[in-house]
Amino acid sequence: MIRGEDTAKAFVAERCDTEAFDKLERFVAALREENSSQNLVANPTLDIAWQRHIADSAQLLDHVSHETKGIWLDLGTGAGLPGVVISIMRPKWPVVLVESRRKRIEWLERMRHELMLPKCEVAGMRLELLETVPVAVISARAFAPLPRLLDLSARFSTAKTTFLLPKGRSAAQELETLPKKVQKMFHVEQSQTDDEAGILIGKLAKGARTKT
Ligand SMILES: C[S@@+](CC[C@H](N)C(=O)[O-])C[C@H]1O[C@@H](n2cnc3c(N)ncnc32)[C@H](O)[C@@H]1O
Repeated sequence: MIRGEDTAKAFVAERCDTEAFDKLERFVAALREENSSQNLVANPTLDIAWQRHIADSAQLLDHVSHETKGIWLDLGTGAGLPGVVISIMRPKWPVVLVESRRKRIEWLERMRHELMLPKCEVAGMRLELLETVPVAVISARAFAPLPRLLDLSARFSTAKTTFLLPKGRSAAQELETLPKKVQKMFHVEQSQTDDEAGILIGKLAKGARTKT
């Protein structure tokens, strides 16, 4: 379990090169500054930003093969979590950040530009309006309750798409709200940053009904 900022930084450093690590430091500094003009993350979490946000996002990479090809779609990226962190750590992967709020879109565009993330794209619109394309990974942190999340995102998934859904302390409970058949397509992985939190991981079979 990751406890404290030094451990969180070491965890992240093991998973990326020094150039990416430097960019993550710049991202954290910019996030601290931007948070005084828009509420991107809860203020108290800025003191533990590496554990609460950066390592929390970076841990998703442990559940995806290095050889992954195709788009990583991050729903409701907001502050840049996990999408910007993933794009910094895997700059060759195409990462699409979906965000609908104007100020957050501007923030994400600024980070994409300042941190030089050529394969990162900001889809500044509601997810409902995004053109359907098959993707390799779908992530969503604090985006929507699970049934709605799957309902909105199923059209981007194929039988090979991996869903990575950090769900905090409600992971197991949320899973139970899905039809039994769909529940079996996911499992709860222990979060490495919070011993009471879980990450829902799975693949949605073609034609699966996500509503009970
Ligand atoms: C609670 S925030 C979480 C942000 C970030 N993922 C994090 O963990 O800090 C949810 C974000 O999803 C965005 N959002 C909500 N519904 C959306 C939709 N239908 N399409 C695109 N973005 C949406 C909101 O604007 C907000 O920035």
